[in-house]
Amino acid sequence: MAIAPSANDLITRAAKLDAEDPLAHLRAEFDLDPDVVYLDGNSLGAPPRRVAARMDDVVRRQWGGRLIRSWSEGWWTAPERVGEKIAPLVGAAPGQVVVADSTSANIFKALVAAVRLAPEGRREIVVDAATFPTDGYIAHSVAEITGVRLRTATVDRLEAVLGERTAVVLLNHVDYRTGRLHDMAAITARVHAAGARMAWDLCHSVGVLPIGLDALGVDFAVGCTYKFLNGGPGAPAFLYVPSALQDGFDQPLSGWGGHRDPFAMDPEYQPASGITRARCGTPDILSLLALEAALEVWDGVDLAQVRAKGLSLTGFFTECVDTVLPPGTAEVLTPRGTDRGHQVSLRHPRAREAMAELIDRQVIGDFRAPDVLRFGFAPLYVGHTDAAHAALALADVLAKE
Ligand SMILES: Cc1ncc(COP(=O)(O)O)c(C=O)c1O
Ligand SMILES: Nc1c(O)cccc1C(=O)C[C@H](N)C(=O)O
Repeated sequence: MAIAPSANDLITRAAKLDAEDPLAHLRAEFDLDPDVVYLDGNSLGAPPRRVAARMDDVVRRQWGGRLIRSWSEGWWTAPERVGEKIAPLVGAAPGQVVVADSTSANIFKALVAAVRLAPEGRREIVVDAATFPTDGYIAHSVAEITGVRLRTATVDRLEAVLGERTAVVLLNHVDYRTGRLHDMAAITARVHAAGARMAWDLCHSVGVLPIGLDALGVDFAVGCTYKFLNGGPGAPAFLYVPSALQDGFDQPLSGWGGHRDPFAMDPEYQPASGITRARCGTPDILSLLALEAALEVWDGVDLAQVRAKGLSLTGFFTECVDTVLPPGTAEVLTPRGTDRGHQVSLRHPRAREAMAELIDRQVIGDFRAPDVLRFGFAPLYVGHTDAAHAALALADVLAKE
């Protein structure tokens, strides 16, 4: 590919930005093919190197050597212990985050509990019209099962549906398609002013920026751990319930994992105190302990630096796209202000074919129907040079389309 002078400038600038990057050393923590530009960590994070060694220990020594004894040697309590490692990433004091089940299952628990907690008369669930589908599907089921009404609205028009009948509002902190970041503080305050509970889906924002769940008085939060937290495919999700709500948290998946004394084999369900009551069945130990190892990468990492680098990467990539793509080739859907997560989404009529071609060239992003190219920038292992190369490859691919 012939490199235009402007492209050379971008590559030089990228190298300079990478040389000044205070987080650059963290890339060595990840097992990544140096020939691949990996920009899909917003869907599946890359594996931290230490995970493979931990899995070897878990399988050979803990499972193989200790066998059933491992349940009382740290396995049974792993959901709460791993929750404590996520707590600082979401601004939660200890005892309020548990790692268990999928995001979808945790949304179900939180929404049913929210409806049960709501005062009489509050018989509506509100969900973002542009939500990631699973949130909408689960909200629909919860409405059906509990006999409440489901309402949808765009985040900018929440006022139209928010009122004295609202029990709970469920929103995605970062829109998975456009990458827009919603103002958690302002929206939570607005929902509370209407007398309703606020539930946030943090799938695309945890590990992206500092989040203050406790400080903002958020009522419930869920998130997955296989994106920016690098827990691995299908790693269990987390659920946040603040201490003040835990006694009243009447969640519907009353499995023995959430029982006060699971090994008493009590015929009657009695919920555990604290966040443990948000558990359901047997923890998924292999995935959970892979996640525990992956989270160690975050020890000592300053989330403000992560955020600054993510904004720099996404801003720089957008600038590269503006520079190397002929005007009007692709529409940038992601906000250019700081109201964005760590992805850049571009709209192009042949997005599907273009992404397939990029992946063939070892530049891995993803495609979301019908016409969106998504590029995710995980600051722990992506650099500005990756961003420049991806934009140049994209220009080349689209020139041939
Ligand atoms: C916003 C959001 N919520 C939920 C999910 C997924 O939920 P689950 O972990 O249940 O597959 C995703 C991605 O898959 C997502 O982007
Ligand atoms: N969870 C996923 C999966 O099991 C397979 C493929 C992709 C995913 C994703 O996480 C998709 C992602 N939430 C998205 O924003 O599109």
